[in-house]
Amino acid sequence: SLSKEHGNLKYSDILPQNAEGFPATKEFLMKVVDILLDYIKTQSDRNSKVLEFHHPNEMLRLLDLEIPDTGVTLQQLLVDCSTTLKYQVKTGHPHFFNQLSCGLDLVSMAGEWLTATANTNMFTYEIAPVFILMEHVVLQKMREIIGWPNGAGDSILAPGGSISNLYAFLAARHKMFPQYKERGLAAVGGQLVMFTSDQCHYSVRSCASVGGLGTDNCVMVPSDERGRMIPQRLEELILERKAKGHIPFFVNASAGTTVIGAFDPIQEIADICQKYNCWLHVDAAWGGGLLLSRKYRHPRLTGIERADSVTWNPHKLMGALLQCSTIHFKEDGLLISCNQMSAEYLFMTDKLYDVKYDTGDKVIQCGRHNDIFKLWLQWRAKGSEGFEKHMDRLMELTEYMVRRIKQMPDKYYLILEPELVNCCFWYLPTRLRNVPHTADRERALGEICPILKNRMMESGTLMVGYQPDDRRPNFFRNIISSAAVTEADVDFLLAEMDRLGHDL
Ligand SMILES: O=C(O)c1cc(=O)cc(C(=O)O)o1
Repeated sequence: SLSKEHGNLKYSDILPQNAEGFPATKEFLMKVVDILLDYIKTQSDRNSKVLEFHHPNEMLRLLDLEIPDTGVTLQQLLVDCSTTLKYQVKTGHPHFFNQLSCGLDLVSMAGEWLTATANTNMFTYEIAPVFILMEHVVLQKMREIIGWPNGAGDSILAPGGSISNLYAFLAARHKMFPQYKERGLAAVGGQLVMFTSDQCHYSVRSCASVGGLGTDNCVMVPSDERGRMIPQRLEELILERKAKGHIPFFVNASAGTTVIGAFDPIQEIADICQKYNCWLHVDAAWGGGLLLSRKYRHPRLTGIERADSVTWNPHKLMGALLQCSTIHFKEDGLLISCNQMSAEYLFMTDKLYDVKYDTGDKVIQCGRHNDIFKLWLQWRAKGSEGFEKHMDRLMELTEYMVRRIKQMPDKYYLILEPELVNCCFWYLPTRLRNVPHTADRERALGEICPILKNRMMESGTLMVGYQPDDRRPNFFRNIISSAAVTEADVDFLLAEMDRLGHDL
């Protein structure tokens, strides 16, 4: 806690209100850092809990979230910080496998601390010169890695993969119908239709509703038993829509689907897009990290350089802190011509520097958070080699988990061989072992998922996600995307699920 002389101070006693307040400011901030360091230390301790679960009403009672008329003391603020983290789910804990984004990269976090302190907007070079240039360098590097010569093209960071996918949709429509910007639907003169696999991220479908096509005109292309889009079905469906006078203009290929981690066959899909003059977008929000691995990039991402646009989220496999999503375009100039509104109070063209570095007019957002420094600093720390090692390690740990599951066929049923770090399986409680794997058993196994998940959260020792998909009842989907995870943690996961669930 704060020293006696500072404990009862209030926010008005520290900078910036009190110009003499640096000593108190420093002590307060250092105490906050101590709280953060304690949290980091605890969550890296495997004997600590991943979470202390409480239902919302109970949680409200445990917390004091009341908004006061009179501000509280600095000491109370420190208590508030500690209480907040006490009940937060430790997403950096080695036994947190629940989302695509797991883990806490500490260099990226340091970057986020600096980002917060710099507290700037990313719409102009004028107020974010260093960060804008970092975006320039990092995004060009990512376009080179995608496979566009010398990193040609253009990119921007967006607030998540869903918005990145939407920017691709908007640019694709603008490319085909530049008049749409001014004249709207009248400029199209027909029903636009887009195509994606039935395994795609739901944000692709939402492009159809947000973008005015209507989800009826977002055709869900069937996928095979591995969850990959079937190219022949794509072509059939394009022809079917053309026969109705519709205008196919956009195809999304998923590179790493959310649930099972499947990769659509980009090459064949690109051939079809070429044949029917459709924009090819690759949603590699999840699988894009494998572009950094010589061992795993091919065949999963072969042909990605043929895409017109690529979504790639460093906050997923690369472990940059949330959020960090990038959208890349092969053709430079499209983004700005699509979204530019030339607001003269921000994007003055008579500035004394090259205004091409002003990014605000490229997007529909205006204000844009600085999501680049935490990635740039992390990349400086790891080097591309370090990222490659990270990708290979995550894939190897997943392969290890598959091997261990296959060694326990009485306890675990592997649903399919992973192509990414999504390991999908059913846990078999004692009563459901050694019985034929029928639809009835699948239903029974699906029913225990929420109960077993609840036991995990009540015990606080583990978090593994579950969900149904379009062809199965609930099943567990384990994600290894945290640099903290080791083989021992995989062994713990498999033993703990059995400890918690054997009698279900
Ligand atoms: O960025 C993430 O962690 C993320 C994004 C999703 O859309 C879905 C999921 C998920 O299903 O875990 O995670």
